[in-house]
Amino acid sequence: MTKKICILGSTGSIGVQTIDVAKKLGIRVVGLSANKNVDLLIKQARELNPDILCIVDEKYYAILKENFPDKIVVAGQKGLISVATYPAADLIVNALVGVSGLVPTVEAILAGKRVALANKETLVTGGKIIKRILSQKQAKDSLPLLIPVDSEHSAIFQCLVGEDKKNVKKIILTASGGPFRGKKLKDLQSVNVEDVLKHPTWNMGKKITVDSATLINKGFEVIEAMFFFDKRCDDIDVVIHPQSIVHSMVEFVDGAIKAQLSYPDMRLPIEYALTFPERSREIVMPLELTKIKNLTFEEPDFDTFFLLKIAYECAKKGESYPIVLNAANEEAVKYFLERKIGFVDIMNYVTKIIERHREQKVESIQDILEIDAEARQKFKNLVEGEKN
Ligand SMILES: NC(=O)C1=CN([C@@H]2O[C@H](COP(=O)(O)OP(=O)(O)OC[C@H]3O[C@@H](n4cnc5c(N)ncnc54)[C@H](OP(=O)(O)O)[C@@H]3O)[C@@H](O)[C@H]2O)C=CC1
Ligand SMILES: CC(=O)[C@@H](O)[C@H](O)COP(=O)(O)O
Ligand SMILES: [Mn+2]
Repeated sequence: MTKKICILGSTGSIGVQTIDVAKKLGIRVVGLSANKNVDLLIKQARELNPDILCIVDEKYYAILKENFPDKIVVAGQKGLISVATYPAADLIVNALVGVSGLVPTVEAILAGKRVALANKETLVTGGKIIKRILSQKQAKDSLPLLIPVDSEHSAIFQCLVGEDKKNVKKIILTASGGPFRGKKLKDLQSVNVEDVLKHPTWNMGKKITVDSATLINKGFEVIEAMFFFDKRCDDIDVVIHPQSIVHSMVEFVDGAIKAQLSYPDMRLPIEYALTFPERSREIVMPLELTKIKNLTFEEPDFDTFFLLKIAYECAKKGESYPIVLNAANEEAVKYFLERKIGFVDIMNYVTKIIERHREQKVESIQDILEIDAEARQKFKNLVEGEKN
């Protein structure tokens, strides 16, 4: 079992829950990182006594070092990589948000670390390259180097234990449907930030909560599943399951379907990733089946939540398309949370950027970062241009 971990993004929703799980399991946290939230990072470090601390925003370096003069204190992108590759760690939990998670995942794998991956944007943008790197890198214990934390992918990963990959016919990803399930585009014109951040079943960071509301989160998860489980997007279905109890399913060639069920609580997939291939005896929250009256499933509304359709198209086209989709969406969500554009604008602007995009081949991480930067600039030009 994992004994020592570093947590990238320890001050976020997944980061904080990972600390909870690590404490419960008696796992030592040797490294922590935050972007700007130096107060919470200091509090976490006082409690956990890690060896290495990183604050990405360099203006907080001095205050962090002042509080921990005897620790390794680092800052910036280079500092983040030092935590991702910290020699004493057995496993790196990547709980960063956005494409900022890509390079740390790559560097951790190259350094021979196992990565518990919550940061889905790593595979959305870098799936092809990560797959190539993984094929050249083998763990000493021959277990996978990349373990999913995203609840759906953890569910699928658990369903696949002991199964032969060639017997998998289809992956069925469940989606809550978000706060606007059942609504039509005309109902969404006037929704505000507060409405969007009211997720019906999960309590998560702001960016992924907005993504759940547009359903692009599920589109990203289709791409994430393609790389985690070596499937084409045509073999990955999405089904709306408003209760968020069935976290995803695998259909086999004989027609059998396996599923993983639990309450919507990320501490279970985090715990599984930290203990894999074992299971902890610490129960996160036992599921009381007789109290759950209904488990329902319905088709997604691709017309209203059309970014899900666009995401499937980008998944199929591959190469630069998923990178541009992610970059445009990250910018759109930022603008939305700053109240500069509306909710439906997120969907319309991202669609426009994708419609105008022409494929670029992706051969390296550098290519990804350049395509990402270019797409963000195009997004800004589009929005600012329309405003003026
Ligand atoms: N939350 C959830 O339940 C789930 C999340 N995920 C995925 O997990 C990842 C993390 O999500 P979540 O925990 O909700 O996100 P949060 O926004 O809550 O946390 C993000 C963390 O990353 C840090 N961070 C933000 N931007 C940067 C940057 N540019 N460079 C370095 N560090 C940065 C933040 O630091 P600071 O606090 O200082 O800003 C924070 O520690 C996402 O990819 C999400 O899609 C997947 C399934 C469920
Ligand atoms: C908890 C988790 O894994 C999220 O990705 C979740 O799936 C979001 O909910 P939606 O199903 O609404 O996208
Ligand atoms: Mn998920």
